[in-house]
Amino acid sequence: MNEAIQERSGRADVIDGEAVAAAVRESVAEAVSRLDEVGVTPGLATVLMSDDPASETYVRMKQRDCAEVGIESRHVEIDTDAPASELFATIEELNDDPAIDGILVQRPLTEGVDEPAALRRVDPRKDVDGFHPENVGRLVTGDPRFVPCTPLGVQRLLTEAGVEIPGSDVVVVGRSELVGKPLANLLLNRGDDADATVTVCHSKTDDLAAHVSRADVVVVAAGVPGLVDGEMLSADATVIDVGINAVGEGDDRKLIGDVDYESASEVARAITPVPGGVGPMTRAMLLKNTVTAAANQAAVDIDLGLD
Ligand SMILES: NC(=O)C1=CN([C@@H]2O[C@H](COP(=O)(O)OP(=O)(O)OC[C@H]3O[C@@H](n4cnc5c(N)ncnc54)[C@H](OP(=O)(O)O)[C@@H]3O)[C@@H](O)[C@H]2O)C=CC1
Ligand SMILES: Nc1nc(=O)c2c([nH]1)NC[C@@H]1CN(c3ccc(C(=O)N[C@@H](CCC(=O)O)C(=O)O)cc3)C=[N+]21
Repeated sequence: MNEAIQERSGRADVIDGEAVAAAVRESVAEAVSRLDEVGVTPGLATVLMSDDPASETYVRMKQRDCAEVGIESRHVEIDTDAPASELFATIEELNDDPAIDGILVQRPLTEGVDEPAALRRVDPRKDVDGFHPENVGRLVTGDPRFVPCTPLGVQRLLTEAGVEIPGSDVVVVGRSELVGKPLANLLLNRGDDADATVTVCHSKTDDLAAHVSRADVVVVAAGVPGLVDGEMLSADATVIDVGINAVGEGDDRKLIGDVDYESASEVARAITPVPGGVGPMTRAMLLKNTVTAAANQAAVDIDLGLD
C-alpha cells in the first residue's frame, strides 16, 4: 500500500493530504537549505485587503508554513476602506523589492476592487499563485512557469495515490480561474503526470451525473456541499474533493467538502477527506512555487531536488 494512503473507510482508500503535504514541505526545506548555501533566502509576501475571517486564517497558516521551512514571510494588510490605488502601489513596491521572491494577493479582495487588475500588476516572475495572464497563457500553451497551487496539489495527490493519469478520463466539476480551468489545462497538457482526457462541468452542465459516472477521476471544485455522491460514481473512481464549506454554528461548526463523503467512500476506489485533503496541499505547493521563484530570480543553477 502506498504511503499516501493511510486508512480505509467504507470501500475507498483515504488519500492523506496532510501526509503528502508534510513530505512536500520536507523537500522544500531541503531546497531552502541548498539555497542558503549559495546565500539565497526565499521571501514570500502575503497581501490581504479583506475583513473575511477565513482569509485571515489562511494567511496566518501560510506564514506559519513559511517559518517551518525557512522561507521569510512578510505580511501587508490594506484597509478595506482604502482606495484600490493603495493596493496597487503596495504590489508595485513588492515587485521592486529584491528580498521578496513571491507575492500572494489573498482572494477574495474587498468588494469594489478590480481583482483581475490587481493580479495583472503582480510581476509574473513573482506570481507564485500563477494567476497573472502571462502565467495562465504559459500553462494553456503547454509551457508552464507558475501553475496555481490547488491544481498542482490535486495533481500530486493523484500521482501519490497511484493513479495512472495518462489516458484516464478526468471530470472536473467547476470552471473557476482559480481551480477548475487551470486544473483542466494542467491534466490536459502533455506529460507523464498529465495526458488525461478532460471534461469540465459547471452549473449549466446538462446531466452532471452522466459525466461523473464515466470518469476514472472526479475532481469537485464547486462550493456546493454534497454535489457529488456515491450513486453518481463508478466503482473504480478516484475522487478529489476541493470544496471547503463551513457548516453549523458554534460548537457544531465544521468544514465539509463538495462530495457526500459517506456515500462516495462506499463506492469509490480512493477519496480525499475534507479537511486534510487538498487544503494542506495548496499551502505546500505555495512554498514550492516560492522556492522556485527565489532560485529563478537569483539565477542560481543548482539542483533544488524538487520535482
Ligand atoms: N482546498 C483548497 O485548497 C481550495 C478550496 N477551494 C474551495 O473550492 C470550491 C470552489 O472554489 P472556486 O473554484 O474558487 O469557486 P467558484 O465559486 O469560483 O466556482 C465554482 C464553480 O462551480 C460551478 N458550480 C456551481 N454549482 C454547480 C452545480 N450545481 N453543478 C455543477 N457546477 C456547479 C460553477 O459554475 P458556473 O461557472 O456556471 O457558475 C463554477 O464554475 C469552494 O468551496 C472553495 O472554498 C478553493 C480554492 C482552494
Ligand atoms: N491568492 C489566493 N491564493 C489561494 O491559493 C487562495 C486564495 N487566494 N483564496 C482562498 C483560497 C482557498 N485556499 C485554501 C488554502 C488552504 C486551505 C487549507 O489549508 N485547508 C485545511 C483546513 C483549514 C482550516 O482548518 O480552516 C484543510 O482542508 O485541511 C484551504 C483553502 C487558498 N486559496
